[in-house]
Amino acid sequence: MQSSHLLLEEPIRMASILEPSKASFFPAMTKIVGTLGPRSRSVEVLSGCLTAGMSVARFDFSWHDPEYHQETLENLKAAVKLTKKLCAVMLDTVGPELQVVNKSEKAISLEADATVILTPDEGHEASSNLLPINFDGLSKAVKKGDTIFIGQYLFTGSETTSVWLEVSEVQGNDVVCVIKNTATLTGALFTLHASQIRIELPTLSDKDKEVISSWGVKNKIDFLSLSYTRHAEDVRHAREFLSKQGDLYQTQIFAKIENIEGLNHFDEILQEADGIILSRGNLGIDLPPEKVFLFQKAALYKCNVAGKPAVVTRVVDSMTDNLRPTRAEATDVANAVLDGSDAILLGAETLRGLYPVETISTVGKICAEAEKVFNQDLYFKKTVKYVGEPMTHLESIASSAVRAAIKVKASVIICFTSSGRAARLIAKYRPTMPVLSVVIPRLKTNQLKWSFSGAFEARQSLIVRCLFPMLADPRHPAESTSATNESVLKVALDYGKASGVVKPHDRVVVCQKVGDASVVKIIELED
Ligand SMILES: Nc1ncnc2c1ncn2[C@@H]1O[C@H](COP(=O)(O)OP(=O)(O)O)[C@@H](O)[C@H]1O
Ligand SMILES: C=C(OP(=O)(O)O)C(=O)O
Ligand SMILES: [K+]
Ligand SMILES: [Mg+2]
Repeated sequence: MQSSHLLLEEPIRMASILEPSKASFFPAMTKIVGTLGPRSRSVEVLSGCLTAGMSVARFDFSWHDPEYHQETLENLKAAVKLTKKLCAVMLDTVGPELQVVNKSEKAISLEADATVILTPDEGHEASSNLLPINFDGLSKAVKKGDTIFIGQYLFTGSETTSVWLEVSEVQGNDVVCVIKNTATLTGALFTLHASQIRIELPTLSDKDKEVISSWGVKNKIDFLSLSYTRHAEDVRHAREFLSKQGDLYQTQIFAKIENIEGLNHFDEILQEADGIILSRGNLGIDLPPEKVFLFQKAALYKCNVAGKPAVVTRVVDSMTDNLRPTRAEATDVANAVLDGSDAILLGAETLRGLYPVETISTVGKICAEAEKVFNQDLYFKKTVKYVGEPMTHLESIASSAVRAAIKVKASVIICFTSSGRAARLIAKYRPTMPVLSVVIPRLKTNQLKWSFSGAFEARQSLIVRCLFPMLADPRHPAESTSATNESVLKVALDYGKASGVVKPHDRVVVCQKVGDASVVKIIELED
């Protein structure tokens, strides 16, 4: 793969752009998170999504009830069995999200320049003149001239399915707005974003807590996507809550940065969170358009050097209704990869779009092309310099493994890991080849029962760029002796061969512990 590496910093022979890319065993090293909903919940479509490259399924509790999501999840499990592709589960909270409830589900037409009233009285029917909302504090939070967006997943105000409003007056608990674009809202529920306004509601709502402790615990969620994270304290609070929910002390928290407040506290939030979601849907309308790219580049840089996975959202909105993305969207996906993102999150495209499978496949192909021109050399040097000296032993081993793999043109790096830490550190250095992270289960006890660790760690690497997990047989003891190491390595190599990533005479770099010493070894395969 790296043999045909082009460098964007040097002139590229134009005709080479047209050369088709070699097929590889996986769609891309950048991961794809798909939001599941009406258009992506049958075993058939879900199998298509997995085969096309989705490795994390997001269940957004802003929409539908736990029973609905459970049905989808059961179908996902069936699809995982059928396709033999792993998939992690992400629960996305509602948080302090404002919603317009349209009980009758009648389409609501809104005309540009007309007025519409937002009222906290949910007893009212939604209409062209009146939109009931789930929050009684909006009139106290906004003032004349403020901007409000309403839509169903998409709300740029440029589609005819979402609307952009300007506050003209506050009347008691009601907010009177001028409609800026003609739109038709359809569906039972729309979300509302008031630009640059603090909404005095907790980040983890009571409903979220209830859903986490029932649906979340039952399904051992791998990731909590914490909507509207505004402070590091929000993450600490969610962590504290998870720690008391059965197995969920192992759940990773991905903080969604969706507004100015989250942006202002980004550094502290990054320290507390396991990963970051750059929620460009909401943040994109909180920020002036000319600043959006700067946030993206700055945030991805910070996540990369911290070695924490970063997820970029809202990339191919137009694919919700079309088979091809716009040029701007296609370029945007590639740029997210070049900027360093680990994963791309699809929202409306997979949830209610007409082409969920094609969208995943198109985005995967764009990511794979961008990975080929990612300047790994420059990135590596930058990262080493940022870390400084002395490096921790483990980081030094991890970065050396990546460097060795590139120098000997290895086809794959195999990393033994229990906590997942070593594999994440290797991914931090963005190798140009896939990393098979062989997760060795550890026997653990909570004084009530004995169980094996490893399943969470393996699935959690499904959101990290370059990592492809494999859970070793629990009969392999976690204490590494050379005999067990050799047998696990053989299993990993067999797996690599079976999936086509390792071929005869390839070189493979292995990162493991032998006795007390962490070692990087280069092996040359025979046949
Ligand atoms: N069961 C194992 N057998 C061999 N080497 C291992 C094993 N588990 C981890 N390693 C190696 O030990 C080092 C520390 O890895 P890490 O994932 O941080 O492990 P831990 O879970 O023990 O913290 C890495 O070099 C890793 O490849
Ligand atoms: C992904 C986002 O949020 P949600 O889909 O939960 O509204 C976003 O704002 O980009
Ligand atoms: K949500
Ligand atoms: Mg959002």
